[in-house]
Amino acid sequence: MSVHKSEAKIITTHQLQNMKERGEKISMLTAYDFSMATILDAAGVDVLLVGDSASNVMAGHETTLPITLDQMIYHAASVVRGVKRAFVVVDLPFGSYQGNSSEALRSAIRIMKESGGHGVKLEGGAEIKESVTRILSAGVPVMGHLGLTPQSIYKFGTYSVRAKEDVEAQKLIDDAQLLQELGCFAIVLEKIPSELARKVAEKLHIPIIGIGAGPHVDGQVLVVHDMLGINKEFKPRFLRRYADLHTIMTDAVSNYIADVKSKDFPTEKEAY
Ligand SMILES: Nc1nc(=O)c2c([nH]1)NC[C@@H]1CN(c3ccc(C(=O)N[C@@H](CCC(=O)O)C(=O)O)cc3)CN21
Ligand SMILES: CC(C)C(=O)C(=O)O
Ligand SMILES: [Mg+2]
Repeated sequence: MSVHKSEAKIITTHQLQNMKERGEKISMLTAYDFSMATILDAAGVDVLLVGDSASNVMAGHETTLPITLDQMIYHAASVVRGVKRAFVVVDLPFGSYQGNSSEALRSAIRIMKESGGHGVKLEGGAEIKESVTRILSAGVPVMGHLGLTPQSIYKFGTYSVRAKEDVEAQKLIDDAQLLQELGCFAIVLEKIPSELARKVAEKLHIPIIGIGAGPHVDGQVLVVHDMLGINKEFKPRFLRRYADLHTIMTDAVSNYIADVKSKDFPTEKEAY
């Protein structure tokens, strides 16, 4: 018997840990809305990320910097309503956690309370140690994010491969180790050399999820609009397109327009 309206069947961080130990790869995709979340959850994706890439994909901004905590909560609450099984991780947006652990804790708690998400993701290592610690102390699962961290794009100036040099690679390894010691349940590694990602995944016991980090990690994440081919412009080497929805949607909409213009739609059967 449960006091909740449905049995709790959401994947746990403990199960994700077990998947790494068994060698079963973790599948993760972004989602920003209810309809998409419903489809991805029913298809069996293990983790849904309400990414701050919503800033680009949903709102049309150039970077992830403009999206607000309120907007992230709106997207996350919509995703949570579509989920029966997937673990929902929500990105803390730029400006909601950096350099102020009290604000970080407040932001994470707002996300948990107001969206019903299951955990949060923060970009960075040693610089955000206090924030990660305080959020974890509140019992909120934290996913780390190292390598290409888009919220600090203006510090680097490009979206090129990260940690190609030894010094940067060693800092990434140290940061990953630190995030594990603090108690993070998983880490995303974005756009780094395959061999470095392998080293981190072998060294750490928590799951390592890659995007442009090669095959030797414990799971993969992609932006769903990219892998479905809704976006046409974004085509980095790490992206595999599993559908060409841009063409499918354009054809469907063109057919609809033609049918409206030609008065083929609606027919009497489609009327009352
Ligand atoms: N649609 C979308 N997909 C993403 O994967 C994504 C976002 N948006 N927004 C937030 C971040 C930004 N990300 C990025 C952005 C650019 C590259 C990239 O490889 N860009 C260029 C290369 C640029 C360079 O080498 O300087 C490319 O080849 O497309 C990768 C990940 C990942 N995230
Ligand atoms: C690319 C993934 C890891 C992300 O952080 C996002 O979609 O915002
Ligand atoms: Mg993000």
